[in-house]
Order: sequence, then structure tokens, then C-alpha cells
Amino acid sequence: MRTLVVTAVPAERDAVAAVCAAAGIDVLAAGVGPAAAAAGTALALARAERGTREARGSRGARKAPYGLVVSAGIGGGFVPLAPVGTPVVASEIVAADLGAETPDGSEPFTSVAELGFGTAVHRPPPELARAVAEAAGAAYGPVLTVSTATGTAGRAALLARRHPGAVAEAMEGFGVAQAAALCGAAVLEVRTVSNPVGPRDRAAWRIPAALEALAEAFGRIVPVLDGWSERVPEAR
Ligand SMILES: O=C(O)c1cccc(C(=O)CC[C@H]2O[C@@H](n3cnc4c(=O)[nH]cnc43)[C@H](O)[C@@H]2O)c1
Repeated sequence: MRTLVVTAVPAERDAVAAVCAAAGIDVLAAGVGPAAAAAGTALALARAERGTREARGSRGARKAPYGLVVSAGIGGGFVPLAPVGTPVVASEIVAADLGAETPDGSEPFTSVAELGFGTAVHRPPPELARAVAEAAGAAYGPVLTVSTATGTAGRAALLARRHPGAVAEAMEGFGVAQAAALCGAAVLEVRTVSNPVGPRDRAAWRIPAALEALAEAFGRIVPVLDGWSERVPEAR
């Protein structure tokens, strides 16, 4: 089975391109936010599936479908679990602001799952996610997907309270995970921390350092991904 890495922007794609190309892993920059991530991932997975069907029985090189999709890029880190520069790997990929505001009561939000309308959490294969986290020396815990980046200490504290052990926040993981689930592929989320989750402070961002750390982390992660993909049976 093949592996697809999905980033938001070309700078993240370019950071991992060389090490992924050497391993035959495709990389796609799908855009910022959960909708762009879901759309780009679903299109790539569907095209690969169609390519496999069309190649079946033909003499052309048969390309397997994707069995694993990795949402990768920079993200905000929940201090102190994930300081700036830290790699993080998701134990859970959580839609943290997909639901309804509930003004009454102690909890101001109820998730789409609690409302009975669908899934709010996707879980990577734990054995693989833990192995990737170990290889990368990453913080391991829930990674939150938001449509609006946190900009206050109060919001950061509320998210940390609602999601104990959360290591990072970003804007694409749940979209990638939804598309992967639709196509029967496993999912991972791997990020490096560019800024602390909390008060909006662009001066505190360390994007070049986070991109460098992403490239370095993928150098250690790709052999683990290769090993896992070889163990997964070929396409049906
Ligand atoms: O302008 C701001 O203050 C601001 C604060 C946080 C994030 C943004 C973005 O535009 C993020 C876009 C991009 O980067 C990822 N990312 C990185 N850090 C965070 C974060 O703290 N919260 C959410 N997303 C983050 C994200 O995955 C996007 O692809 C602007």
C-alpha cells in the first residue's frame, strides 16, 4: 500500500519533499483549514483508487491505492507539553470546534458527536502512532483541529481542560482524517510546534525553525512508515 502526506501550504510540503520522494511517498499541499484538507485528500485518494482499478488487467505499472495518509505541518503547541520546536504525533485527531455553542450550563460547547450528528474524533493505529512518536522523539497526545486559531489564554485553557493531554492545535488534521476514513485508509498526524497556543503574538512564531524540525522529524519517521506499509497487504 502507498502512503500520502498532506500538508496545508507548499512550504510544509517542500520541507518533507526530499525525504518522502526518496521513499516513494507522495506529498500534497491541499490548502489551509479542514475543508481544503478534506477536499484535497479525498480527491487524491479517489484518483489513486481509480488508477488502481484501471491498471488492473492492463500491462501498465500497477499503482497501489493509498493505505495510509499523514496530515503533516506546523502547529501550535500546548505548553508545557509541547514547547516551540517540538515534534508532536496525534494519539487522537479531534474536531475541537465542530458542534454547538451552549450558553447555559458549565460547558459552553457541545461537540457534533455529543449532538448525535457524527464523529468528532479519529484514532490513528496506536502501534504505528506510538512507533512514529518514538522515532521522532515527539510529544504524543490528542491533536486538536480548529477552524479558528486560538488567540487568547482563556481559550487555550478551555481547550486544554476539555481535552486532557492535548499536545497541539492545527487546522487540517480532522479534514484529512475524515477523507482517509471515507476511503478506508489509516491516518496519522505529525506536526512540529511553531508557536504556543494562546495569546495572539506573531512575534513569538518560529516558522523556519518549525519547518526545519519537520524535515528532521520526517527523516526519522519515514523508515517507520515504510516498515508499516510493507506489512499492510497489497491492494485488493
Ligand atoms: O494570525 C495569527 O495570530 C494566527 C495564529 C495562529 C494560526 C494562524 C494561522 O494562520 C495558521 C495557519 C496554518 O498554520 C497551522 N498552525 C500553526 N500554528 C497554529 C495554531 O496555533 N493554531 C492553529 N493552527 C496553527 C495551521 O494548521 C494552518 O495550516 C494565524
